[in-house]
Amino acid sequence: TSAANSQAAQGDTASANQLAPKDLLYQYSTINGLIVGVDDGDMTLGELRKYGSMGLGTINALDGEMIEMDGKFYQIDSAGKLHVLDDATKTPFAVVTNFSPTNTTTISNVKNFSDLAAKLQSHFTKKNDFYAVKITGTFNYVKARTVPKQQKPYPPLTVATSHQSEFEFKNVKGTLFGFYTPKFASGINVPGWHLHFITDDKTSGGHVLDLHFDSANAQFAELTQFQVSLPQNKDFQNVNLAGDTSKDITKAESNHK
Ligand SMILES: C[C@H](O)[C@](C)(O)C(=O)O
Ligand SMILES: [Zn+2]
Repeated sequence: TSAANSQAAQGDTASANQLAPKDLLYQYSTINGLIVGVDDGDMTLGELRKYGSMGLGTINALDGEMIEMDGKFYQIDSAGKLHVLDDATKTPFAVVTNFSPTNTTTISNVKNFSDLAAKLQSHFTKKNDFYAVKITGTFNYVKARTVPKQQKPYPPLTVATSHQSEFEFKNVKGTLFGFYTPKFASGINVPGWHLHFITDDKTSGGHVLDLHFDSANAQFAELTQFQVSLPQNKDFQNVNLAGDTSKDITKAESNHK
């Protein structure tokens, strides 16, 4: 009947425009997968966009850093060069959200990464939610890494990152975007803060290792829904992901010098 058809049409329209909930953290695979060297995934960036407009991660073969800004995906390669990624590109690990910030503040006099983490945390009312943050401004100093493309058999992430390129940006205009993961989810995702960086002129960026800045604008979104899409390929399904990887995650994800 025409009523049923129009109902179905409305349904289709709704599903076509259906955006993932704005309080959802969606990730493909787990950080433990990368830690043990599961560096190929089946999720395309075109598919990933359905779950979020902002995010971070890497692309297959751990070929550099990935950041998503307003639905566009970028790679920063091991030479520190930024490229636009096409929708057919696949990722072995990515974390995205339909970023709709609920509060905005100014963060000032940040001395280093852990100082930033403490200052961001002071705005959280809840200890066991996930958060997304977007920090924009001119940063006195940002130190960022980019991982080099790996060859099979893929090594553990700690080995791959031991060959990472590191870049130091001074008085740079850009955006930091990333997530806070509560410790109880360590191993599924990176516990604490995980931030990627992109310069405003879209020429470079990377995974943030350290930084300091006088003042920047921070927008937060509290994420109360958490969805993990588990790769169905044999690489992921055949490895042992049960080990305690907390030391390896710290080694692979944070600044050393
Ligand atoms: C390699 C890249 O920086 C990634 C996946 O975001 C991470 O391991 O931190
Ligand atoms: Zn990263």
